Amino acid sequence: MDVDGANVGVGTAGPGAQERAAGFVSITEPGIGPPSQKKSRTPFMPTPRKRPVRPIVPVSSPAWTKRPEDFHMKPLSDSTMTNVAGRMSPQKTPVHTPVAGPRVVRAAVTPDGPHTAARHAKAPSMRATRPATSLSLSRPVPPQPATSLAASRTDGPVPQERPASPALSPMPPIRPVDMVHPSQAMSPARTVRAKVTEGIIPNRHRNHEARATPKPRVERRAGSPLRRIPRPPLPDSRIDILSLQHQVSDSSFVLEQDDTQATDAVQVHVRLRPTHPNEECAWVTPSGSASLMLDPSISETKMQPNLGMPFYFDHVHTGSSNANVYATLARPLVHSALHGYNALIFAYGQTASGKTFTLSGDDDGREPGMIPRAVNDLFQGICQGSAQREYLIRVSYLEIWNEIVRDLLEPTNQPHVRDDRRRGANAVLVAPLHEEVVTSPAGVFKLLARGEANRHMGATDWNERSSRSHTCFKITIESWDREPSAMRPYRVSELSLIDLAGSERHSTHTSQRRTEGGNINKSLLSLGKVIFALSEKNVGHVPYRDSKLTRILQNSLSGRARIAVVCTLNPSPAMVEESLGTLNFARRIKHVRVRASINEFEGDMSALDESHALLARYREEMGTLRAQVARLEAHKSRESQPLTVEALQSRLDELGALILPGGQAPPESEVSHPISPTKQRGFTFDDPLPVVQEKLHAALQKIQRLERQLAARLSLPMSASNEKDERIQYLLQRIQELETVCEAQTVDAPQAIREDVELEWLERVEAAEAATRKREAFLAEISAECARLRRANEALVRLAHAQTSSMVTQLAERQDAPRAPPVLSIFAPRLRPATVLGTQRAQAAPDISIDDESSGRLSSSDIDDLLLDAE
Ligand SMILES: Nc1ncnc2c1ncn2[C@@H]1O[C@H](COP(=O)(O)OP(=O)(O)OP(=O)(O)O)[C@@H](O)[C@H]1O
Repeated sequence: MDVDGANVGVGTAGPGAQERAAGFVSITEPGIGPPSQKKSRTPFMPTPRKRPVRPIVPVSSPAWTKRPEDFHMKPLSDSTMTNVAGRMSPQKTPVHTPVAGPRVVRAAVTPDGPHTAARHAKAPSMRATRPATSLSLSRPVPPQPATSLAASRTDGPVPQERPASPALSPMPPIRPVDMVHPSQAMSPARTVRAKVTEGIIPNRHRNHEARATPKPRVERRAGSPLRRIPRPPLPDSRIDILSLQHQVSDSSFVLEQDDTQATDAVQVHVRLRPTHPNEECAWVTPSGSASLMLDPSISETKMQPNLGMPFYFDHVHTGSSNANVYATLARPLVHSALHGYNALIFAYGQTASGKTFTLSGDDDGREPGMIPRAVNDLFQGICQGSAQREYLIRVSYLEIWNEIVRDLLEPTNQPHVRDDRRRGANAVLVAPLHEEVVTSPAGVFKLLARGEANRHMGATDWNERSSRSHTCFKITIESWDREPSAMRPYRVSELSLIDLAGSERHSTHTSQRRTEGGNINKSLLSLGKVIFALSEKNVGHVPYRDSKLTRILQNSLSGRARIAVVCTLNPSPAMVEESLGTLNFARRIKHVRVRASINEFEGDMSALDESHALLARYREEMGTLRAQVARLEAHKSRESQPLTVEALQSRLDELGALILPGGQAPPESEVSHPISPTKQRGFTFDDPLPVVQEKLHAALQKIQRLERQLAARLSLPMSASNEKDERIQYLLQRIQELETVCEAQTVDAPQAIREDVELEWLERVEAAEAATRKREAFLAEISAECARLRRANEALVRLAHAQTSSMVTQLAERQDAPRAPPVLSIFAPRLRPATVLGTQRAQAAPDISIDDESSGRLSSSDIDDLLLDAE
């Protein structure tokens, strides 16, 4: 599109009329080389228009540049976009009269951004599109052209690095927030003028309208004359739980029965961030995947000895796949954690070198990092583990920002680091810290997302989303035998995953960023000192107390945890100094000695503080609750009981749900597909090639052995084989026949069978009822007789007592006392000696009993008489 008299043409390769109509964005081709840095900073002052032009539609995409040497498009960062928008000063921009017809965006951009367009415009031969700064003049219309731009961005050439920043400038996602909206960019006066011109409001109302139109919010940056268009905040968290779950659910974790393979030596891997198109790489990997060295062309220019020598580590990664890094570095530590060892995994490196990418993954969840993979494997491990064990998993998430420890799951907490003498000499404790019990990977991802939303991130010169704090995501695993016994071993282990903030050389950003950068550098320096002290042959004083970071790492670095470190490098030649610093750190930490052991306690839980034996405490509480429920149910008459039982039962269920039984498949919702047989046999495609080859070799050997065994087996003679087949045939036929008979019986005769059975059972029931009745009558008779006898017995005892006492009285009064009356003499042999005092001379009465008149025992009628007498 020509802009008459505007003198802002900046390129010669603008799109033709057809492209314009289709709404393509023109990428300008500078006719001269890139302007100097100084000149490029000159604010762009568009020349006033001379005659109306068509309105211009805003673009909902980042700005694009095109280098003379490669003609690639490159997205600018959000901050650049903001600057671009900020340069659209209303005072300097003419108003365009709207004209009907297709609205086309013309984003004219030069290698240094749109503001250099003015400089290029001075070349009279170059006339092309209006620079992007004029976008603010357009009326808001649906941004159709942006669609084609977005499409061209994904299909087109890979974006390149921003020349202004030596670090990687990641491609900002296409978001509607990048759209330059006129109402945001124009002053009220200009907005009103535009409306008057367009006939939306009459001229006489313009003053009133101007007062009513709100002013755009303008944010001024220190030292910058540019205005900034406010943009909606970034989404709370960059974790998309669903896609993350989907990506990591295809885990190929196979739990080893023991942990003998794992080593105590610190595992150090180096990861070189892949270069972008047209970005140079300062490093080469000369032999295999365990070493890297500075490119000879670069090392020669440096005046330092030994710079051309290779660095050797446990592994050097160069690609973008997190799966490989995870499988070789972190997975063994997840194993260790499941077997009761403390484990520490952390990423160290300068800013924008890929630490967060390695630990958390990329923004769109296509490359999940170590944390989500470890979480998934942990739960897989529990499912594959022994059915004898039960587990309790809890997580915490904290950050150290400006030397302040913050609880990311409960930001109102104010945690402090303090010594924990109960757990040993170098043990530290962070409290109060929110810990949450989790039962599934999805639960952990939700907590991660919650923590991410509270985390300090910010844009710096080097990284769009730079971690401004060190974060520590800790998973605590408690387990013991499910069967209660006095000496069941109790294991508590911690898996800590730490994303350190990156070291920064300098920052041109706000004072807050500078303070953050200073604190980050300081704490990384103390970490370096601690590692240096620990790597010395004779470990002396270790300055753990120099920073919060080293204090928090004290537990693990003092030798009680298995450690794996991934040191990330920025491949840029401009960052060689920082990369060398990182490699020196990597070399140093390799010499740190670790003596990790399984954290196991037997029987006596007092060695563990309360926060460390949650599983035991929960089980204890469940035992108490069960006893209470049983007691309440035994006393059903209480009125409040149903409610109480319900409350206790719900607490019981709640606690029970938190404890994970080992060796059980995860709930349906958690599994997207069953584990493939290859995975079950230990073949994982995440494994590095040598490991897969080794496993394959072992499997081939096993196959050969089995084949040999098969060949050596005695084969049956032909006749025997025939006989066997015939026998099988016969049996199959028989089975079939029997099945047919059974089917016929169940189908044809159900009614008859039912009647017979009913009749038979009716008779049996009647007989049983009659017997019961008879027994009940007999029982009633017996109990009536018993009652009668009891009464008679009581009467007799009373009578005997009365007679005895009268006899004793008479004896005391007279020597010739009369003999005992007949009743007493009858019962005398049955009375206790005290009762028959003075009756020794009486004739011994014969043994009497009920219904035995011949034997002289007391008959039924005697008893009745006796009872009458007594009454
Ligand atoms: N191996 C890799 N493959 C592809 N892209 C990568 C890789 N490593 C890093 N990146 C990209 O580089 C950019 C910076 O990475 P990241 O944010 O992880 O750096 P960082 O070291 O955590 O930085 P900071 O310390 O500032 O937080 C991101 O956009 C990320 O997607």
